Amino acid sequence: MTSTRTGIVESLLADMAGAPPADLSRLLEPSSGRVARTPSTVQRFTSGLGTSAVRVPLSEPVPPATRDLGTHDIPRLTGLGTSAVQLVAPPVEQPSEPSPSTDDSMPELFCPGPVRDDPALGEEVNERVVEWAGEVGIYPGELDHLRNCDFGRLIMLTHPATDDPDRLLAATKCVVAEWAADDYYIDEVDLGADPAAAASRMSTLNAIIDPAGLPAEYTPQLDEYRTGEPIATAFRSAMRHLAQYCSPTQLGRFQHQMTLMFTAWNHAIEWRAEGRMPAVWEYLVQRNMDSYLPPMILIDAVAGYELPATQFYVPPVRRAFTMAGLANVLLNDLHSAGRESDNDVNLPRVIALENGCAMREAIKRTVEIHNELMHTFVAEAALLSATDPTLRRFFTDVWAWLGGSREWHATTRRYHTDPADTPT
Ligand SMILES: CC(C)=CCC/C(C)=C(\C)COP(=O)(O)OP(=O)(O)O
Repeated sequence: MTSTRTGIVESLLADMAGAPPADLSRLLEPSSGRVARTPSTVQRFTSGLGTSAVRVPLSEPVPPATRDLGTHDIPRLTGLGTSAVQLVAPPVEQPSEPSPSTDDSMPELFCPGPVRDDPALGEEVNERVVEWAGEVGIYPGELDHLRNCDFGRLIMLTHPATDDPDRLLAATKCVVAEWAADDYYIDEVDLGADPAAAASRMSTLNAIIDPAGLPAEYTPQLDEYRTGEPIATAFRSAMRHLAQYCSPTQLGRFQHQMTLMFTAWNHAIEWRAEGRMPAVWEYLVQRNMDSYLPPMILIDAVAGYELPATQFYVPPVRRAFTMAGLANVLLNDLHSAGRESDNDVNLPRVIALENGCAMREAIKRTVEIHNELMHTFVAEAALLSATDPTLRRFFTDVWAWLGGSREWHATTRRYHTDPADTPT
């Protein structure tokens, strides 16, 4: 790691000058129930710096030259005019943009800032989650470090739809349990992470997150594991709290997403075991499942409503949501590129190896990839939002989550060890 690299990454996240608005609903048409025929609000929004990649999808016939994602129909969406809706990817070619290879400037991050920043609320949730961590026994001897990570602030920033500290706490407990699994099973050898034990640890933990019903003779052993392994105890406790605010379907989604994340963690462990770096596309496939979706999947539950499964699982909705989760975890990768060693696997590092380029160039390409995903998310979310008010609310809340996460990444002491390094 070099201080130059850290400086590039920190200013990328902190520089909000060209950031798009934090409130997605400001960018969308008034809820007419129809997809805009003219590229009005989204186009205004997309006229800022670095936004020329966005093409506003129309409900009119798709020109043959336009790259087509398969023109997904949106079955089961019941909003007005949905039968005409097709999703069209932004064209790949950007004739008006300088080619990436000839322009040395660093693009700005296409990501909003937070909708709400209430430090007192964040601190209250953070203090309560640190107390809870002590009770369930995670981060033993590391509670000050946990406090400094400020996960309560992350959840306060990412869920502006509620200021109920208990709802925020339920989501914070989940994210802290996830990070504990990541730190203690995967990343931190000093804390006991062991590649040889990781797969069995994750699948056993999964039996707590999505409770396994074992034959009677073996149930006590599973119970013993649940009460004796602090991370398992933490998940059990967190999910009981979460269940107060979730429908069974919302809880089921969370369980599914956790299993996907564990699958992806096994994928990454294989790279370490084999000492190989993946190709860029393989890395992105893995990160697609190891994305920010486990915390993001609670967005509607924390806010107090439910995007019904008949909408949540419609492929274009899942696609847009998943793309947002992938884009946002690349912010985490940018931090990793700034602070982790050159042996760690993150997108800039994978790009640098595959393209044979310097780290600065690889960071730039990572920003471009992040921005492309975000532009596509906005274009597709705009279209989908026009079909249904609940989808519109959901995507507005997703956009707010992305902005809150950016702010947390730019300021948390998890990634800025000395407060003096934290950008103000
Ligand atoms: C742990 C968690 C909240 C999962 C969702 C997103 C995710 C997989 C991470 C943020 C973990 O990525 P990484 O291991 O690179 O995170 P750290 O840099 O160690 O915080």
